[in-house]
Amino acid sequence: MRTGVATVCLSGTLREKMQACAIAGFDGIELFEQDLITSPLSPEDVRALAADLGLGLDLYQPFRDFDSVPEDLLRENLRRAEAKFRLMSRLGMDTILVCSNVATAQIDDDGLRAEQLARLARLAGEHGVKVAYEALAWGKYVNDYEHAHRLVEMVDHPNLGTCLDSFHILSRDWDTAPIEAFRPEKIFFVQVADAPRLSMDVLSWSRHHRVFPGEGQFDLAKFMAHVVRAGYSGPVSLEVFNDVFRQSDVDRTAVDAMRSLIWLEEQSARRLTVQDGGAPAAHRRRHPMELATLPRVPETTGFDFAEVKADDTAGLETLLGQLGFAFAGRHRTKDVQLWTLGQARVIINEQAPSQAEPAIAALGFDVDSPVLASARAQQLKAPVVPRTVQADEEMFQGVAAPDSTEIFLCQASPDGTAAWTHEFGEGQDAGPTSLYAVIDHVNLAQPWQHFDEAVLFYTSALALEPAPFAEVPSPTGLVRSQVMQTSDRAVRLVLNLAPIVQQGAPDGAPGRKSYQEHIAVAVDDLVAMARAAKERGLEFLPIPANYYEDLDARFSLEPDFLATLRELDLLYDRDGEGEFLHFYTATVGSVFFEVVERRGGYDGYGAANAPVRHAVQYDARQSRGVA
Ligand SMILES: O=C(O)c1ccc(O)c(O)c1
Ligand SMILES: [Mg+2]
Repeated sequence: MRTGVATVCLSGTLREKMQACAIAGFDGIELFEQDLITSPLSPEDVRALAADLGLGLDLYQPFRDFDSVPEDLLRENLRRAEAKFRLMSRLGMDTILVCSNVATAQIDDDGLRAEQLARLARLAGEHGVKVAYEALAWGKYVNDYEHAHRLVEMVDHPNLGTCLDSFHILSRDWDTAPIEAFRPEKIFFVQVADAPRLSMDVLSWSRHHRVFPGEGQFDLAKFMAHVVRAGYSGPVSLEVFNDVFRQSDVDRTAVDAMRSLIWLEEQSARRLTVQDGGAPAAHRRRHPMELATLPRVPETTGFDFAEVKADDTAGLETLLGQLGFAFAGRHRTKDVQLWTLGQARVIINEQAPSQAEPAIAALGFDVDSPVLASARAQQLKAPVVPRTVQADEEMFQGVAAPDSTEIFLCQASPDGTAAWTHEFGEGQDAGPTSLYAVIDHVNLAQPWQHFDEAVLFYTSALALEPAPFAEVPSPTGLVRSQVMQTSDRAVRLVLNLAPIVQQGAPDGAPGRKSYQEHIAVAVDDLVAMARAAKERGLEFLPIPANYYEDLDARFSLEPDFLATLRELDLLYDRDGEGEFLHFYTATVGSVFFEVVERRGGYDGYGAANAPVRHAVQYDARQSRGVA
């Protein structure tokens, strides 16, 4: 698959954008006119720079408001087009995108439109240019891709073809199946963009909220399968208008963009293999577009461990001890402690003094094959995390997530134990081994400029499924909260938008987190666990009395049960599937713990309780600040 990206997706100057695209590994780019007009580079300079970088200049765009106009305006539009064709010759470019008329269309007549597009095609032919006609979702008369394609077929000129843009097609819920019947020589260009499902006017949605494939809710693999079956084999190019990407680090966004195409290519190949049958390579014989695959890995089967880095570990050790975790020893060669509760393993890492205050630094995931899972993540452009190992120590395969959390891919075992724990020396008696306790979920706060990137990272590299995101009110804003999980819920990761007031510098110091994150442990008798923790002196997050009044009004609870919840600062939720009990600890550094009990088939996170937690933690931070 030939990969491309439009310069409009990225921040910076044209030169910076082109360099970032080359470093990220794109085959070509769409040159946005604005980027050229505002550049000190001459067309010849751009052509030479592209050649030096090994980047194709695959599409010049956009050319607006051409068709459906009276004759005098058409002549003017042809003159304007010819100027662009001459410019393209200096750039060494041969394809221009012409979008359907929005602003100046006056005559709604397909016969006239076809005649006007035919005149444009003839003129383009004289200049060796190909015109890719695109139906904008908000075009005045032409806003449906099949309509645009009918016009292309009516004209039937070798210099006129269709540009298919997934956003304009999927935002309008058009059926994508008819694409398969298009003649491949009439499809000149394919643009892909994903988007969250939003209810707003389609122009604003398109100009501000497009995201890279895998970061939104469109079924792009389905769209691509139709395109591939049609016999198209040209560029598949990202055209993502997004307010955040346009102001984020250009190199990083280009890599995020590339990751989305690598993933989409794999998903498309998989869709074709499943639907058309045969071996993964079978579609290559049938369709001209070659689709690369990735190492295929099954879902992760659980959390292997969570690691907290800290200089001063006293507070953390006290907290874990009060929760009932046992100190299970120090590592033979590293400044690392292991604490366990049932199968929940927490590592305290004292090695890296970059993080003075305790913060979540790494997560281990159980996988079938750490080598394959790591190869997949690396092919998806995840940076490798170096980890020194001694002979006879477990070799961890690690990659860095977008927020710099280190993700380790660990060998799963049938009974949920971890082989590496023998590298730790003598610890305390861990108590009854029958105790049920596992890491239920981990909540990571994401800086605003990396949120979509994180969703794609966990989707593509770890095969976690994003659930529709929720919005949780808090004193520092409406917090976007995105659950990513495996189909059996063995792994649940919750991404929360980090409050901007806590984020510090725009891109933060690497490896430093200043916002709160937490590790949640599931047990089977939360009330008993909370009582024991309280006796050991655990500081619970104090829950306001108003909360319990509201809880009683909503659920009409047994008075004794309600009294217990109130006494122990427990939170409660219930739905059609079951019940949920949970509590939070006070925060140490930027980490706190949650303990949960899921009863019946309850699958949520106590969403109604999240605003209470945010407000109480905010209060605690404010009073610490005052003190
Ligand atoms: O928003 C626009 O105007 C616009 C321009 C060119 C495109 O290819 C497109 O998809 C949208
Ligand atoms: Mg487009």
